[in-house]
Amino acid sequence: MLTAMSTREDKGERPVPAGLITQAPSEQGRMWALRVLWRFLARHRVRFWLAVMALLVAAGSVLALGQTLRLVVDRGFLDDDPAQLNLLLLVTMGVILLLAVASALRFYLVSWIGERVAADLRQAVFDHVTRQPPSFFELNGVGEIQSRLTTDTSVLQTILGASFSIAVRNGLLLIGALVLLFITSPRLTGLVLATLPLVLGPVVFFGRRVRRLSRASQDRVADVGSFAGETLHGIRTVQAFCHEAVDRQRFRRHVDHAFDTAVLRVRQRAWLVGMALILAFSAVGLILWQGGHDVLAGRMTAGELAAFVFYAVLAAGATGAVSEVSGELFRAAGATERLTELLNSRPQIRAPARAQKLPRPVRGAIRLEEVGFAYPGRPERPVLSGVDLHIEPGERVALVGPSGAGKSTLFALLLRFYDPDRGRVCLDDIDLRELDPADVRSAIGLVAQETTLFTGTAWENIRYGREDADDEAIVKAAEAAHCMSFLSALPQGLETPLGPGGVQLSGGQRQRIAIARAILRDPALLLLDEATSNLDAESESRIQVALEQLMRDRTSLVIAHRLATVTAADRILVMQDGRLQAQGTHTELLRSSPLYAHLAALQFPDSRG
Ligand SMILES: Nc1ncnc2c1ncn2[C@@H]1O[C@H](COP(=O)(O)OP(=O)(O)OP(=O)(O)O)[C@@H](O)[C@H]1O
Repeated sequence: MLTAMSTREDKGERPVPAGLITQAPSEQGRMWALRVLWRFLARHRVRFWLAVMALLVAAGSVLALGQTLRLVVDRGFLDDDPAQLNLLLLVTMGVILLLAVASALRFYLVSWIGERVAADLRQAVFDHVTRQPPSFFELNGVGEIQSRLTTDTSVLQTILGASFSIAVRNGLLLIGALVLLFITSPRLTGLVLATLPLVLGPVVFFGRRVRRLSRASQDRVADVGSFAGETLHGIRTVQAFCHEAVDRQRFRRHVDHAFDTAVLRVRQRAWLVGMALILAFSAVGLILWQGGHDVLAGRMTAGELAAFVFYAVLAAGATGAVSEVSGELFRAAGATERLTELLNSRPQIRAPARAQKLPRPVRGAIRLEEVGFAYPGRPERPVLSGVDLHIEPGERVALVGPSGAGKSTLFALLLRFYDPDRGRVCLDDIDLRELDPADVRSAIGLVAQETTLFTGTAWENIRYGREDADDEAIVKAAEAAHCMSFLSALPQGLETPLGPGGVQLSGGQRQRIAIARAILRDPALLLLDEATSNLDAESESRIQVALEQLMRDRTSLVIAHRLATVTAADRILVMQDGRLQAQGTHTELLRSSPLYAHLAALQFPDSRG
């Protein structure tokens, strides 16, 4: 569940940024969790009810065994009737056969539902989180989200596929056994019922504790996963700084913390199981003692006592089993709660109810009016303030400024990864907030400084720019981005797998793939963050040619690190501390803006004059 800002503010605590999923269980969260779980179960209604039927038949046949036992004792043994005995034993065998078939069917159906619901949940959570804006991942941590997606769904998978069925089966047996106990001997049953609160009390008490600790335990396991993920992801940095020992130590602390929390949970569960068993079997002992006296006094038959003991043991066993798995069920509740928190988080950036459509073809006119923005993670620190900007369709604009000036942030706002806190960002005179983010992004081509490639072939990675592109268009884009020189040298050309994250390519090659993607996309607006370090002189000049081609006939906004880009731009914007300091051409700015002259001298040493 998302925590509303106001509730925390009322208590005078630091406000929780919108988009942050909670780390603590709540009553409301539990209700949501159950509702969501039911929604997923209801999708497989037919199998669910079949499983319930199989469960009923299986439980019914176990209960029927008690009756056949009574008849075997009273009619077969005590009446001394071999024919009856044969018949009754045959009936018993029939009941056992029914029990076996129904149990097998129940096992299959329940396990199927467990696996399916876990798979559906995984898919739903993944679908949902991919709709979240970047701020969601910054606030919650990718590791945490990943852990919920994998670990918590696995917990649910095992529990729904096993423990849940154990609980329901034994619950049914318990009810059935109690009813039959009552029919067999109301007096003795009164005694059983009197002892029941004694058994259920501790179960509820320890169950609550187990649930709370289960949730804490899962959170700690998520921390372990998150830390490991981050360390392994940055393994080169870790090893280059000889940081392994420190990280191992930190990992151990996370693991130990998770272990300690798990032990607390296990301890409570041990109490839960022990108490339930002692209490349940003491009750059976009490009944045997009382029942034995009843048979001796002629108040009940031996068959009835046999059946009664059978049901009493069944009831005690069922109570034990329910209490044993109830801890597991509470774990499932914890896991579902963590998953529903993800599923219920509303994306901060989404299409309005009645989104406008960008008129096609998109012209690529950009307008920023008095834009102010701070990142959700650091709301107190403005990153852009009072930015006013008009860019004409087809204009080529270079963006320069010291590190941290807000250049990439401007790109993030244009891509509508975030909404501005003040002012408006418009594309073709429509406020981005009135558009579907997907509509906006489909008109934009992004070439980021750090290229992200995905596991797959060069072919697949270029197609990423436009999934419906045909083969010819892909080859053309690869040629235009000067990728063919290195791609054709690979063993299988474009079909060569590039390794996870495209590790088998150099930084410059990766960037050319990114340019090919953007060429293939053929966007109305190009956002280009020039790489500074990835290129040697030759690839730089090749890329320059590729970029020239890419920027033709479209609005382009380039975070410039190269003199060639700056001089070729129609206009240069100089940014500092989140403000637009100056704008003009290279020569104009060298004269008018001391900041630009300073930057130019540092970044483009050959630019003087
Ligand atoms: N996700 C974030 N959360 C909080 N603050 C951020 C985030 N991303 C960037 N910032 C802050 O916003 C400011 C502007 O960052 P931005 O990346 O836009 O700068 P930049 O001009 O592109 O710098 P560079 O040239 O070094 O890439 C920086 O001070 C940075 O610390």
